[in-house]
This record gives sequence, structure tokens and C-alpha cells, in this order.
Amino acid sequence: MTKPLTIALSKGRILKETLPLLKAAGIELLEDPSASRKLIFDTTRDDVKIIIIRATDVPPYVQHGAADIGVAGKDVLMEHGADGVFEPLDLNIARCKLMVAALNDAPEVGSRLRVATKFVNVAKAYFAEQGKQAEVIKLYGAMELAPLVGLADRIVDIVDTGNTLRANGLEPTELIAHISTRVIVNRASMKTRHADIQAILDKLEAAVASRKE
Ligand SMILES: Nc1ncnc2c1ncn2[C@@H]1O[C@H](COP(=O)(O)OP(=O)(O)OP(=O)(O)O)[C@@H](O)[C@H]1O
Ligand SMILES: O=P(O)(O)OC[C@H]1O[C@H](OP(=O)(O)OP(=O)(O)O)[C@H](O)[C@@H]1O
Repeated sequence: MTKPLTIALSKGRILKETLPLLKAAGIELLEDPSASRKLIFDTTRDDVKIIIIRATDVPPYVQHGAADIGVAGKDVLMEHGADGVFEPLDLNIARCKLMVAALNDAPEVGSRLRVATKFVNVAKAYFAEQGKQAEVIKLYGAMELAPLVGLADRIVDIVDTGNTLRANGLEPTELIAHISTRVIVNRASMKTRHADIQAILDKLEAAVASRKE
């Protein structure tokens, strides 16, 4: 038997919205992942396995071929670079924006901006493109705190409703990118397992389209 196709899913917020789309594409987990400590799951298809990992780990698994297909936010893909993987489908879920934010009515910073974020590569590229000097400080969460305690002049973070910014006396200042969840595919797998992968992509695309109606 050929090796099963492996699909890497991001745990957390995206997972809940991804599972119904996979189900509509004929792939269902045989076990509830929220009630299990397992990392690899069998599915209703003998030839498809699912691994559930941190969002930031999805690009390297797919890039190196440990997973054939992956599901991750565009923010994570932009930050990682995700070189050499295909991005054939937008699942249109977990929609949000990647933005620069500052304290309400924050003054312009003349010289070097201090920017706190977990999206270090995205932030560096963005401010370089704007021709602004920026010192980027890597954080792993609660970016909104940084300007409140004088760690940074700006943050780069995900914004959805804007509630987290407002609750902390911050406001969005610049849009970097619109974000949604994407399907990525390993380049070699796309060639060697094209028919299987394309069939899954087609069904997922149909599931996404029928959600919009
Ligand atoms: N408030 C939000 N509204 C909509 N989508 C969001 C929001 N926050 C994050 N996302 C999207 O969902 C993805 C997963 O978010 P989630 O909060 O589950 O993970 P995380 O906290 O970024 O990752 P980890 O827990 O591994 O550090 C993000 O990469 C982004 O694409
Ligand atoms: O504009 P809002 O609707 O308030 O959403 C934005 C918040 O959502 C995300 O955090 P999340 O809730 O995922 O928590 P986290 O910091 O643990 O990732 C993001 O990092 C923002 O803090």
C-alpha cells in the first residue's frame, strides 16, 4: 500500500472551523482531537492521516514533506516565508487583519521606531518597505501590553473586532495585510500524488463555496 496522505492542521482557533470543511470533503477524524492527547489521527479514509500541531509548525512540516498538505493562517505563512510550497486554496475562515497599532493619539516617532511583535520578519519587511527605521522586539503573545509599559512605540498584531486594542487604549494605524486561512501543498507531493491531492482540493473548494451561499 502507498504511504497515506498526511494533512497537517493548526490546532487552536482554526481547527474548529477546518474540521467541518474536511468533513464536507469526505475526510472525518475517527476520534475527537479535543478529547485526546494523540498527535496523529486516523480518518474515515484509509489513505489519509491528520496531524494536529501548532500553527507555526505547519509550514516546516509541509515544506520538508513530512506532511503533504497543510492548513495555516496567511499571517503564519507570511512570517515563515513558506518557500517552495504551493498555496492553492483560500478556506476563507479565521479572517482578520495584520495591522500596526499604537497608543491612542500616539505621536509620530521621528527616529528609530521600537516595534513589538511575534511577526518579526513581516514587521521588518513592512517598515523597510515604508523606508522607516525600526528596531523589532520579538514577543510570543500579549503584544498589546508592550506600548502600555514603554517597551515599544508600535505593535504589529492580528486585529479582528478591534476589541483587544480598544480595551488597552490602542488604535490601529496601518493595515499590513488581510488574513485568512490557506491550504498549502508540498511541491513534490503535488507532482507525485497529483490526482489524490487535486481531488481533495476540489472538494474543499466546493465546501468553501457552499459555505458562502
Ligand atoms: N482574533 C482573531 N480573529 C480571527 N482570526 C484570528 C484571530 N486571531 C488569530 N487569527 C487567525 O487564526 C490563526 C490561529 O490563531 P490562534 O489564536 O489559534 O493561534 P496562535 O495563538 O496565533 O498560535 P499559538 O497558540 O500556536 O501561539 C492565526 O494564525 C490567524 O490567522
Ligand atoms: O481584534 P480582536 O477581535 O480583539 O482580536 C485580536 C486578538 O486576537 C488574537 O489573540 P487571541 O485571542 O488568539 O489570543 P492569543 O494572544 O493567546 O493568541 C490577536 O493576537 C489579538 O490579541
